[in-house]
Amino acid sequence: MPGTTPSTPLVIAIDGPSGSGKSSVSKRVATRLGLAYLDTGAMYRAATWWCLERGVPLDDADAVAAEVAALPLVMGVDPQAPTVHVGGVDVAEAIRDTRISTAVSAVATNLAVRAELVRLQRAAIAAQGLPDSFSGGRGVLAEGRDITTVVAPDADARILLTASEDARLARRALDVHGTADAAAMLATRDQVLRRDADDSTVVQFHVAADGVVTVDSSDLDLEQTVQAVLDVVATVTGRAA
Ligand SMILES: Nc1ncnc2c1ncn2[C@@H]1O[C@H](COP(=O)(O)OP(=O)(O)OP(=O)(O)O)[C@@H](O)[C@H]1O
Ligand SMILES: Nc1ccn([C@H]2C[C@H](O)[C@@H](COP(=O)(O)O)O2)c(=O)n1
Repeated sequence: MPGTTPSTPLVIAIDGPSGSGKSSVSKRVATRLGLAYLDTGAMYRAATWWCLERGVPLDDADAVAAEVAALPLVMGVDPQAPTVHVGGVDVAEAIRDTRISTAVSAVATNLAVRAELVRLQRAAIAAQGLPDSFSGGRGVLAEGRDITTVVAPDADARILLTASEDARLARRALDVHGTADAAAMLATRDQVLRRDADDSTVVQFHVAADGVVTVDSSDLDLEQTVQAVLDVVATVTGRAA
């Protein structure tokens, strides 16, 4: 944690495709800077879990939007122990299940759902500027697909974290199957490439928007990527870990 509390809260926005390393890198960067951590992908996953739990067909856009408008979601923003509760149920593990990964794009491409979750995300980001927040007013790092462009286009640092298709497939295959051989990478294509293709129909996260700095992690290990992101933050904000 940094020794002193800066006078103005810092907002860092990180976007990128599936498997680029957003969550792993963001948690470490937020920890090093003493910031809260908002995993917006987890919010779309939690909304999907809730709709499935309530028996709402995901292709019924109006019914899904109505459920999400009343989503009883509580996000814990400690980067070292982030939590996700829906209706008092701890869903942190359940939302990582392949069942949710397969279904989540149907919810994330619902424009009424996006409007509601963007509203919640902006409120969560604003709250971390308050002295009695998790971060003690130091600020927040939010990661997802549209943070640099839609949710927080005025963030102090905006970063697009990318990696080659092969690197992303291999990383996810290792996570899910414990190996990155050809069969495992093939089995992972739906969770990574099909999902990105579906999500890309409503939000752009493959090319950096104006003012957004690209960090390509294809040839970097996790710690090198964390350092590269911290370097960008220090360069554009003057705040160092
Ligand atoms: N630079 C890196 N080098 C090697 N492995 C990495 C690197 N960055 C992340 N990883 C690993 O890749 C896997 C996927 O990373 P992570 O879940 O953070 O990606 P993500 O962008 O948040 O994906 P998604 O959007 O699908 O949730 C993790 O196991 C992580 O440890
Ligand atoms: N800001 C965001 C964050 C996430 N999504 C969508 C895209 C993904 O399919 C899904 C889950 O995200 P993940 O946990 O894999 O990062 O949510 C989005 O559309 N906008």
